[in-house]
Amino acid sequence: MTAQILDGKATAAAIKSELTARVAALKEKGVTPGLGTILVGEDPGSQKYVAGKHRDCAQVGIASIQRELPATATQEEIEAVVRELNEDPACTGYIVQLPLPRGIDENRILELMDPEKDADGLHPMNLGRLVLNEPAPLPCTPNGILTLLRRHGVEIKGAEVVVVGRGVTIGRPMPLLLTRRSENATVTQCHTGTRDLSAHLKRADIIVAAAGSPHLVRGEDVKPGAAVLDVGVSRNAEGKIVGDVHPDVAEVAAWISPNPGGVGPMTRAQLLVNVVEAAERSAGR
Ligand SMILES: Nc1nc2c(c(=O)[nH]1)N[C@@H](CN(C=O)c1ccc(C(=O)N[C@@H](CCC(=O)O)C(=O)O)cc1)CN2
Repeated sequence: MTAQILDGKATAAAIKSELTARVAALKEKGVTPGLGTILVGEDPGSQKYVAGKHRDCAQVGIASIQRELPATATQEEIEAVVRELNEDPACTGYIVQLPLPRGIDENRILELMDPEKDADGLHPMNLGRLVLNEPAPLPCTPNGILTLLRRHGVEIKGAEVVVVGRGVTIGRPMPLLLTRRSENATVTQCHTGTRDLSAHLKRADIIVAAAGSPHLVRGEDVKPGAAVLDVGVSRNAEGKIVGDVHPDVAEVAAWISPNPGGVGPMTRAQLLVNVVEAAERSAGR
């Protein structure tokens, strides 16, 4: 079997074209959605992701507000920019690009954000709303993964899903989304403390590999016919992305997300969805 591709690039392009019409409708009502980004430091990966987010905004008609601080910025300096975007009426939603430099209290920064402007769905209030099954902006990568699966017709209901990783942006929220009644998946969360990862992976209908460990998931660990999402981003000596999924998985799985070109573009597309939804809510108020 050679796996079919979960094409994030094409799916994100379709979502962006749908959003373009929604943004135009908002503008007719006098509302221009605006995405703010706060980037601290000079990490090339983060710079690239933020630049991509603003390119996407330009494509769909969302205004861009960019704030950049040096790696030496203090907690207080970053918090001042958060307060500024909380107050800026042109900014309907914003994100703080993660990770923040060592020594900065990331949770405190996230808590300081206006939860109504939290375009990443990572504010504790919004994560709490997700736990309580209340409407909230959804974390972009987990929601992007669900959208990618749905739009390719991969059955989520009743599926055994293994999530590898427990980070704030993907691993922690992913099971919360998958176990909602609308998804009804059964989830096992694995991490560096899991005793026999291979045994869990072999039972999975869907694998979300978000450990940041190059080629952690191998063909021999995967059930034939499974869907495998590669979320890991490590870099080799030439700076090329190496995912968490070994290429030989494509011989066993029914579906595989390429990396790059899979989950990354979907993360960016879901961010735009959150910004547009926030603007639509404010237009309705
Ligand atoms: N505030 C946040 N910070 C971070 C998040 C997040 O969701 N919110 N997730 C990641 C990084 N990320 C978004 O910010 C992100 C990662 C990857 C891509 C992407 O489009 N990747 C391309 C490849 C790009 C390359 O060549 O390097 C792809 O997969 O095709 C977009 C966004 C951590 N921080």
